[in-house]
Amino acid sequence: MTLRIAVPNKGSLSQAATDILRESGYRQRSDSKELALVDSENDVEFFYLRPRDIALYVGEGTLDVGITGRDLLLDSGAKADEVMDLGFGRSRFHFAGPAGRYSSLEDLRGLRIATSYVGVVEDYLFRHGIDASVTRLDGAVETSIQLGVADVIADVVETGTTLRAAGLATFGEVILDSAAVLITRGDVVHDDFEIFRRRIEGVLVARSYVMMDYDIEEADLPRATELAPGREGPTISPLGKAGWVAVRVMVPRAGSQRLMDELYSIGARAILLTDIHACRL
Ligand SMILES: Nc1ncnc2c1ncn2[C@@H]1O[C@H](COP(=O)(O)OP(=O)(O)OP(=O)(O)O)[C@@H](O)[C@H]1O
Ligand SMILES: O=P(O)(O)OC[C@H]1O[C@H](OP(=O)(O)OP(=O)(O)O)[C@H](O)[C@@H]1O
Ligand SMILES: [Mg+2]
Repeated sequence: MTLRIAVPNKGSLSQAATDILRESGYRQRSDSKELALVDSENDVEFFYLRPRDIALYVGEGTLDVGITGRDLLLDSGAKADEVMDLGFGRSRFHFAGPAGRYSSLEDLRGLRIATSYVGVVEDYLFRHGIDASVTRLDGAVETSIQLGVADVIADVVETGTTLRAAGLATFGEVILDSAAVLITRGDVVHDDFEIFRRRIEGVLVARSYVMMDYDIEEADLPRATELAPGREGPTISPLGKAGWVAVRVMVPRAGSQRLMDELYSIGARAILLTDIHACRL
């Protein structure tokens, strides 16, 4: 059986999801009107669906794997499980109200809350023993306060620009930290899922690591290895200069410039950084 994968067809997650699949070596649609695509070389079929519906398809077992938002997965209540954080589509889910009016969770008692994520909000209120009424809106929830439909909202906040423009501010703790995630149905996993998972993981690691090469005097190698230990250990090769070695090591992309400074200061020279496009660890 072909591995069947659900991909967001529109919205914030769509482009980044298609990008990571393409980088992982899968065929992707070239026209946003295409609703499904068979990649016969990899024995995979992609279905382009609303991100909100994806957890349902996977939870029902109709599709084997999905890319959706953690918040949408939780909101759906579907029987699907998060198996990998994909590192994009990061957002926080918050209560918000007119700036300065509300300050704590306790203030929510008896209020009218508008949201597109009724499942997440009702679950949160229940767990905190708060009685409030929740109204479902499809989008542009920020405007519901001004229009008198709600007292507060609960919504996705990324940069905070939309809230500020509506004169609103968050209050209380973050309800949840969301990101795009890979989901499957925990109890029934397709035989080919592991191959797919490793490909995606390879791209994520390649994005967050870089390859560093440098030359160093053998005597200084222990200090350098302490600074950059690598995943398994650095590759050390002889160099055409007596007492020196060439070193190759994978390092986290974040902080790699500072690491170059540190290696230079202990005597490393010809330090090079290169991108990794994909890997299997
Ligand atoms: N700035 C953002 N606005 C909305 N959702 C975001 C944002 N950044 C990340 N996300 C995530 O995207 C998912 C929502 O995607 P969805 O396509 O349903 O809505 P959307 O991006 O708001 O698109 P649209 O409103 O155009 O349909 C959620 O998982 C959400 O956390
Ligand atoms: O913190 P920000 O960077 O401003 O992003 C968050 C806003 O973006 C989304 O709205 P979207 O543009 O998807 O419109 P919608 O409300 O109609 O879904 C979300 O619902 C917030 O309103
Ligand atoms: Mg939206």
